[in-house]
Parts: sequence; C-alpha cells; structure tokens
Amino acid sequence: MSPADSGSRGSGRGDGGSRGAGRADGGARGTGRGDGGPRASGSGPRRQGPGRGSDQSRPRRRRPKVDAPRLAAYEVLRQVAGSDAYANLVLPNLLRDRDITGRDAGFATELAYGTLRLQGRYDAVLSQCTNGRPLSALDPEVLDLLRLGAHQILGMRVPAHAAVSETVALTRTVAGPAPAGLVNAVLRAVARTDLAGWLERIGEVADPDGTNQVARLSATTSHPEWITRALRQSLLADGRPADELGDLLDADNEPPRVTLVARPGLVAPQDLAEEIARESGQTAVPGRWSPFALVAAGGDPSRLPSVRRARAGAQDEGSQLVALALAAAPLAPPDEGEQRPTAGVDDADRATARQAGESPSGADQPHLSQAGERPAGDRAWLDLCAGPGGKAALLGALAHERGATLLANEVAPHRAGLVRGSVSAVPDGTVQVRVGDGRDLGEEMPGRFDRVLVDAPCTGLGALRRRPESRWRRTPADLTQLGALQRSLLASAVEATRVGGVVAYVTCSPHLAETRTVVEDALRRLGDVELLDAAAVVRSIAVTEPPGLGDGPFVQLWPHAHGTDAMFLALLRRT
Ligand SMILES: C[S@@+](CC[C@H](N)C(=O)[O-])C[C@H]1O[C@@H](n2cnc3c(N)ncnc32)[C@H](O)[C@@H]1O
Repeated sequence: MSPADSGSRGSGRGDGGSRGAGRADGGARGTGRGDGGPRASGSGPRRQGPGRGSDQSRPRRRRPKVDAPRLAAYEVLRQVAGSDAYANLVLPNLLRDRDITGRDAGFATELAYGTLRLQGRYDAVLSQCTNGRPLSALDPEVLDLLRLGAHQILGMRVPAHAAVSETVALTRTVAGPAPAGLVNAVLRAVARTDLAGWLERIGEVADPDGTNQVARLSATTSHPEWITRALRQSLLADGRPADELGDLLDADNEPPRVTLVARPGLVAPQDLAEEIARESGQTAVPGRWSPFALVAAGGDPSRLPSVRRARAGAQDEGSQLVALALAAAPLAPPDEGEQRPTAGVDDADRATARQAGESPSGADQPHLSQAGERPAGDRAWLDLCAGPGGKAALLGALAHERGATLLANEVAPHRAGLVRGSVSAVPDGTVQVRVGDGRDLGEEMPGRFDRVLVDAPCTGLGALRRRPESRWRRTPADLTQLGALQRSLLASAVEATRVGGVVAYVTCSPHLAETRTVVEDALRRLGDVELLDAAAVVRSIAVTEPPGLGDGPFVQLWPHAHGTDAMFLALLRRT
C-alpha cells in the first residue's frame, strides 16, 4: 500500500499511511491467537535468498505487512467483545505500548470508536453483502474485520481499494488465509454503493412500509431499537418535537468536543486558555453555558499542567451546569430550634474512620475545622455518589470559596481513590472522601447536610458519544436493577438533608425510567419534599440561556440541542 492509498480525511491522517512506528511486521502480537501469527503458506510473495546455500533451496515466505493502527483498532474490538473491556480504557494503553502517536493514533482512535458506534449500521449493510449468509454464521473475528473495513469505506473515506486490501492483509495476519477471500468479496460489495445509497437501502429494509420511524432510524443511525424508542419518549416528555429524534441520534455518533473546567479559585479560565495555547497550540474558547468551561478543538487535556495538578479537569458542560445548579439552588432557613452538629462533616470523619478502621484524628485526615467562616445553614455539602470525582472537585472548589465543607462519598474504594485525586487541589480542610454505601448514609447522618448531590449510577444513555460500545452492552433489564438503586440513593439523600436543604438528583441518562419516574416516585413516597424549578436555577447561572429549557421543574439537556451530554436534573427541597 502506498501511504496515499489509505488516507483518512476523516481522521486527519492526511498522508493516509502509517509511518515509521506505525508499521508492524505482521506478527499477531497480542492478538490472543497464541499460534505465533499467520501461517506462512499462501501468505505473501516468495522471496529467494541471494545465493545463500541451503536458503536457496528453501524459499522464505514473507509475512503480510499489516498497518499498526488498524491492528490496534482490531484488538480493541476483540477485547470489547471478548472481555467486556471498555474501548476508552483499552485503546490508550495499546497506543502507548506500541508507540503509535500523532496521526496514526488519531486514525486508530477514529477507526476503533467509529466502528463500535456504527456497528449496527454496518451490520445492516454487511448483511446485504453476504449472499444471504446471516452475520451470526460468521466467526466473530471475521465480523469485526468486516466492520472495520466497512467503517473505512463508508465512515472514514479511505479509498475503497486501500480499505479492502489493508483489511484483507489484516485478516491474513490475525485470522489466517482462509477467510481472506470472503472479506475481500464482501468489502468489494460494500464499496459498490456510497453511504447515502446504503442509508436509503438499509432504511427500506428496516421499514419497508415507511411507517416505522424508530426501526428506520435505529438501522441508519446505529442504535438498538429499545434505545431509539426510549429517546423518542424522553424528547416528547421534555416538550420537544419527535422530528428532533434523527438529530439526537446523529449527535450520539459524533465524538464530543474537548471540554475543560477551570475549577473556581484554583485556576482562572483565561489562564487555562493561555496554558492550552502554550502547551498544545490549540485555541480554547469559553463554553456556551458554564462560566468555568473552555472548549478546545482537540488535544489531550491530561497533559496540561493544570489538569495534572487537578486545578482543572476534563468535564462536559452539562456536568458543570448541574453541579453549579446545586450550589445555586435556594435553601430555606433551618427549622427554628433545629439542633444539629455545627459542621456535619465531623460525623462523616467518624463514619469514614470506622469503615477504614482508622482513628478520625489520623494524620492524613483533613483538618475540617480550618475551613473559613461558614454561612449559617449552608455549610455542609454532600456528594453521595462521587466517583471518579469530576463534580466533587467543582463542588469542593465552590464550597471552599463559600466557607462550606464537602463530604464526597463513593462505594467503590478504587473510585474513591480517583475522587481523592480529583479534589487534591482544593485546599485542605474542605473536602472529606468517604468510602461507603450511599444507601446507608441517610440513616447514619440524618438531617446533617444543606446541599446534597445524587449523581446516580445509571445506564449512561445520555453519554453514548463518549462510550462507543455502551449502546450495545446496555439492556432494558439494567433499568430495573438501576431503578431500585436510584430510588434508595435518592431516599437516603433526602434523609441526610436538613429541613430546608436541597437535593440535586442527576443522571447522565434521559431515560424516563431513570429520571422523572424516580423523582415522581420519591415525591409520592417520601412526602416531606417539594420540587424546585431547576430550569429557573439553571437560567440564573448559565452564561447564556440554554434554548428549550421549558417551564421546568426538570432540566433535560441534549447533545443535539446543547452540545452537552443528555444530563437530567431535578432539585428537591426537604420540607
Ligand atoms: C454517575 S457516577 C458519578 C459521577 C461523579 N459524580 C462525577 O462527576 O465524577 C455514579 C457513581 O456512583 C457510585 N455508586 C454506585 N452505587 C453506589 C452506592 N450504593 N453508594 C455510593 N455510590 C455508589 C459508582 O461507583 C459511581 O462511581
């Protein structure tokens, strides 16, 4: 392959080829085949040794050359399918281990993530190209190779002949010569029709009568039908027209922009923008909604000194807005005569220490009493489900500015460790990290907190842009299990909140079973809570008003309308 042959305009790998370190010699390193790579027979042109005795009588066979970024993308797909791995955890390690950088890294990333996101669309296309053979009859490895080839042809604008020949070479390397003919024939058939033609065709196959928009859009935009149906219902419940559905589904297939938060009091947005320009050559512009957001066209935020020091972080603007809304929500004064400990967090110290088997006066405990003057009735904040700590860091920074404290609770110890890293730049004495089940916290510390965040574990259907494989992994059964947990966490949060205090219930899913239904159940069951108008609070803090917020009381953000994850926010006040 000449470098120009495999150019991916879509990925920005303008020269198309994998240069230098981007080339592997075809060994099936790390493919898990355990057979030492492709067998020599039939795997490439023979090469005669020039007059070297016995070498002359035993022709050497050359292993097919394979493109390292393509091999890396293939391995990501196999690990996602075979070991339930997360692509965004597997790929960076592979790129680092193999020294795949720059444009080659961009190509591998777009190839792996794009193939995973658009797998449903490509399966619909491929099933039209296998002469009636169902895709389920193919080896899973071969199916992944075909999907990778289809994405290069239809999603990355790699010239068809390069996409086909490179995928055939990859097939020989990772699966041996047997399936190479099939891969070649199927991908040639894919390449005979352009993307627009295929979308028309697979749409008609899914919806022959033109009466089933959900089935048609599911096939063309690559979403499982149950998700498309749920998103449609959520749009309608939010007062949005059903014809936005296509835009929403398309937005799920776009990689999100790089968004950062400049944590208040720790780094100024302007200084962070200058650092981004200096370190990565990128221009970062202020976010549309959050006063602390910066948006860059690309780059790796984890390399920035301010991010490494946790003064800033990568954080979607929707996540920033919901944390800011909790901090801005109107509290009612504590009940006359209500008696409660002054800091609230002192009890958290004791609870954390009990769990960890430590003394609360241990040397590594923050000195909470050093926090600044605390406003009466607004001094103890709680993040019930804090891991990995993006919102806890923003809330912690705000709490420090306002002389309050934050207890950041997380059930998974390793995620609690991530929270500690996220909040590490917030001056000592403000944030306490606790490892524990949030469902118990309300009973352990009833009525102790003024502001409580429940960023509930959810299906993540609002963040499909970020998690390329998750739409294929989630099932409707998850809703039942998560729904019970979400209800218990919300009930515990209300119990932990003082009368007049506020709970923010947040999900990065717009699914009604995880959003309104959970909140409406809580209002019915718990009795001593009222809904606040979350839309009014978001309007009061946003730099510009996000369009279509509606009359409240709930806030639902949308990728296609706001460029954020589809975050849901309800604000409840304890009565
Ligand atoms: C949506 S994530 C929170 C994201 C976080 N607020 C942030 O902004 O980085 C939900 C978190 O809840 C945690 N979790 C799940 N069950 C929990 C429970 N019973 N108690 C406390 N945390 C729990 C999960 O481990 C996960 O870290």
